[in-house]
Amino acid sequence: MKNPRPLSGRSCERSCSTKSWVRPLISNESSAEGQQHISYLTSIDALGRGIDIMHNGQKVSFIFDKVFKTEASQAEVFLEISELVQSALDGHKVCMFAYGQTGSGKTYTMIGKPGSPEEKGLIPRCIDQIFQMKHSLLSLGWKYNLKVSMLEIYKEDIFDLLVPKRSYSTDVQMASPSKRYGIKHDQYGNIEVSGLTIVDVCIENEVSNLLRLAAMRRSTGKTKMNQQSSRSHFVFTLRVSGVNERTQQNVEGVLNLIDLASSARFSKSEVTEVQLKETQAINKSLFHLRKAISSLANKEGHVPFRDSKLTYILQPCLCGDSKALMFVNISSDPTSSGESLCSLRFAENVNTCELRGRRLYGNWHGV
Ligand SMILES: Nc1ncnc2c1ncn2[C@@H]1O[C@H](COP(=O)(O)OP(=O)(O)OP(=O)(O)O)[C@@H](O)[C@H]1O
Repeated sequence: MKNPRPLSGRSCERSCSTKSWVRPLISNESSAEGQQHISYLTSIDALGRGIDIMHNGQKVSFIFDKVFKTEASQAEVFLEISELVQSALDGHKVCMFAYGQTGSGKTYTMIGKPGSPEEKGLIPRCIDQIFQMKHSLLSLGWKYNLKVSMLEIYKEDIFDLLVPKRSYSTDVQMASPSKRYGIKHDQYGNIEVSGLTIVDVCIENEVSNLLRLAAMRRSTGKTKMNQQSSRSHFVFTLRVSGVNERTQQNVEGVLNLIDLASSARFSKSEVTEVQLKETQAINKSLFHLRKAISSLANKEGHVPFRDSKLTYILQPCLCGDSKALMFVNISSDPTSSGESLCSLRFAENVNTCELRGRRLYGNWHGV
């Protein structure tokens, strides 16, 4: 019997949400006195959810499900999303992704700071929680099988991050395209990337080691705002199959955790040909993401999921009884106010989305 339902009785009710995290100033940034461009709403109904941003002398207000200030810790942020992790064990398709300009903290949110346990990001914390729940649900008769895959979408090509890279280009560290990967939707509405490595995992350490390898293999480059900028969309997928022989139930859940690449504005003279093509490809795929979200928000009959690999991969998580969370990351550096405003406007659009008649709450980590 295929019967996706809450096992714990406390699964997140919302199907989509938006959260925001403001990253603190870092090394070479400085906030001149009087240049504070971000403030937080303090009215009772917007407390902890509202943010004001000042751009070109105009103040614009936004309200999300949650706004994390600069001093928020990774543990605090994780606490807000842990119910969604439970939803994957309950048999839902869950997707969380980080959106924002370059250097705004997307990778910090999803992966965290290597070597600093307190700054572990959402992906390692999700893994810890899944394994803890797997052990505790054993006493109720549930046995879980977990499978992991990790891919990146770089210039509209899919790369398997669980196979060794073959070469380096001169400008950008990237996995070599050894083969073409096609995307198919299976009979259960899941995504299947043909030929992609899928690994059975039994203990947390196996996943952590794979995650470390994948992070090393991911395409990175240098932008004006980030010495080690991710130049690809990173998709971590955990497939969860649970069987309860006592109650004759089974569940199939999926947890997709995505660190999006960010667009960066370059003038042609500042960048190499490779960087220019890369940025154009990122901008294009983020444009398709915004277009798909906008179609959902406007309740259009046709949502153009097939227009890019990213939206096609995300389709199952943006339909039906799936749950999606968007983190919008913004920087507290006043020189980023224009980019931050664009990101917040997109997040606001996500907040108006409905999935098949249900409200889509975008949980995006970042304002
Ligand atoms: N909340 C935070 N607290 C402390 N440091 C942070 C925070 N968010 C980001 N940082 C730091 O800011 C820098 C840029 O962050 P990160 O690489 O995560 O940005 P990004 O949005 O992924 O950028 P890109 O899109 O260019 O890859 C890193 O040094 C990171 O450690």
